[in-house]
Amino acid sequence: MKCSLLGVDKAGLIDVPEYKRRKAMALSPNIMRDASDKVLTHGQPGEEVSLELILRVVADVGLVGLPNAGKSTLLSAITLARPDIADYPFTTLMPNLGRLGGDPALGALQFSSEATLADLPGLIEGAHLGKGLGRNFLRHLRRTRVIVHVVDAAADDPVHDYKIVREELRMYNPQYLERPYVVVLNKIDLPKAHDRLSSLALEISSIGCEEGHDKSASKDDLNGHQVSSEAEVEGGEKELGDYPRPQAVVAASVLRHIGIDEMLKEIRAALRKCFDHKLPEP
Ligand SMILES: Nc1nc2c(ncn2[C@@H]2O[C@H](COP(=O)(O)OP(=O)(O)OP(=O)(O)O)[C@@H](O)[C@H]2O)c(=O)[nH]1
Ligand SMILES: [Mg+2]
Repeated sequence: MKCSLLGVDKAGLIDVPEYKRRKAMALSPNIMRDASDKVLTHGQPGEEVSLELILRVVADVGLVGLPNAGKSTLLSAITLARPDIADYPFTTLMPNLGRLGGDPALGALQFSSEATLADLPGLIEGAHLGKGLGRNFLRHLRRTRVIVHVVDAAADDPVHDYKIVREELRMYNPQYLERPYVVVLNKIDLPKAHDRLSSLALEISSIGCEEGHDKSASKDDLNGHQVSSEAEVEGGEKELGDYPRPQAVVAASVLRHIGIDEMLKEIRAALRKCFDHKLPEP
């Protein structure tokens, strides 16, 4: 049997010997069939595109708070994550993720109560306008179900600090304030925090309205899947007091491992509450 090698010409068309080319049959402008029944296709010019990919972490729980409140310490206290921790603001520059083990009290079902936590960089007043590390990482809260506010209870004015963070969330995306949340009053090992704990807890737990009073939050909003990007730039008309109160306010020292069990109990309760809502299709 006679056999010849076929090359590829510059146009990308397989180089069919002249005697065969005459018999080549055009099936369409780009496709032809040669005498030996091979289908030849004209190459097309390639395309070039520039893509900007935006990372958005997917976590069940988002940890928020002012710089130095102890968010990363909290993550390292309850998960195997080992984020950088230091006594200066903006130690965390990118979100850290950690996996919270399931509730051992559930026995064989404990794995169904596992959750992923995201420790976000510290927020400061004006973050939604780009101050501090800006608003970029606030998008990571989009897919969270529960928000945990970490407040330094030994700071000069913890209630003011707490309101600043709530306000920043509201200005970025008011839907974030509709989600169940737990406030952790951290650093209670310090005398300054310990002495004012009850009044602080009382004051923070009374900021907000009874759940169910708000008509604008849909179930989809709670799960964070249907929030429009427009919502992220609208501040909304409501004030902090018009959004739901915290699910719980717990005192802890995440550094000294004080109050961890109670804190976990409340975070898990808030997560369970979300799972009661039907998830939208992905
Ligand atoms: N006394 C005391 N110090 C704590 C506690 N939790 C955290 N700290 C300290 O507070 C400082 C800040 O802790 P981080 O966990 O880095 O705080 P952060 O909120 O992640 O800070 P940013 O990443 O800057 O937003 C560190 O020096 C911690 O050791 C606590 O329960 N008690
Ligand atoms: Mg940190």
